[in-house]
Amino acid sequence: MALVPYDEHVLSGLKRFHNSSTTYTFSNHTIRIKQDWKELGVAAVVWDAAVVLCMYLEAGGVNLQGRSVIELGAGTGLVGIVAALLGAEVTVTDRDMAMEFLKSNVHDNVPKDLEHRVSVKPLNWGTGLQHFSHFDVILGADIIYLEETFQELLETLIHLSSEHTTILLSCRLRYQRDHNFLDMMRKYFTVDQVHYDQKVDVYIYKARKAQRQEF
Ligand SMILES: C[S@@+](CC[C@H](N)C(=O)[O-])C[C@H]1O[C@@H](n2cnc3c(N)ncnc32)[C@H](O)[C@@H]1O
Repeated sequence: MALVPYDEHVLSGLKRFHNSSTTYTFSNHTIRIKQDWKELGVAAVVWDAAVVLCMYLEAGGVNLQGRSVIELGAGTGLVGIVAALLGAEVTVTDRDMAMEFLKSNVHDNVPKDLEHRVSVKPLNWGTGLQHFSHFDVILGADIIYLEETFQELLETLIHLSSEHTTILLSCRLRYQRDHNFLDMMRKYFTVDQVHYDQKVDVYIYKARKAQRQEF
């Protein structure tokens, strides 16, 4: 599977993130995220979509207090960390290869007294889904980008959601295939744009499982 599906101009901008760190303030906490482009590629960089989703969550875009939340394709884990700071019980997930880096960022940034709210687990889309049940909220930042994963990602969203689940996907729509994924989702979910950050060209879509649908 292609690890890096972006154009060269996107990639050249990312190479500066080798062995660096970046700092954010959310929910009155300073969050320092390690980035390492060379080691892990796209999973070890904070993408604009993650920052925009964190701002949306902090602004109260969805109630997270006491809710069960899963983050898919978490990368550095910024979104999951912020969700925990905002009161959620969070399962932060990504591919096996991203686990060590993800765990390290989560461990460095979740205060000790909130550690019980966060677990980090491998979840390769479409695989081992029987180990996961429904969540109140599903979060994903910049996870719509690999066409060969679209079917598995859709299957994962269907498996993890009930009719009461809120899905928030933040993304930059770079290619027609990204729009195609949203159309694939519309067969099973109602999908609405709830936010657009013009400065960084990132959309947030909210999805809910359509009622009376056979899966
Ligand atoms: C562009 S990065 C976004 C990372 C992070 N959400 C952010 O916005 O900063 C895409 C993420 O999706 C993950 N990913 C790609 N294919 C995956 C798959 N089949 N199963 C699980 N995660 C996957 C990558 O490992 C990576 O962390």
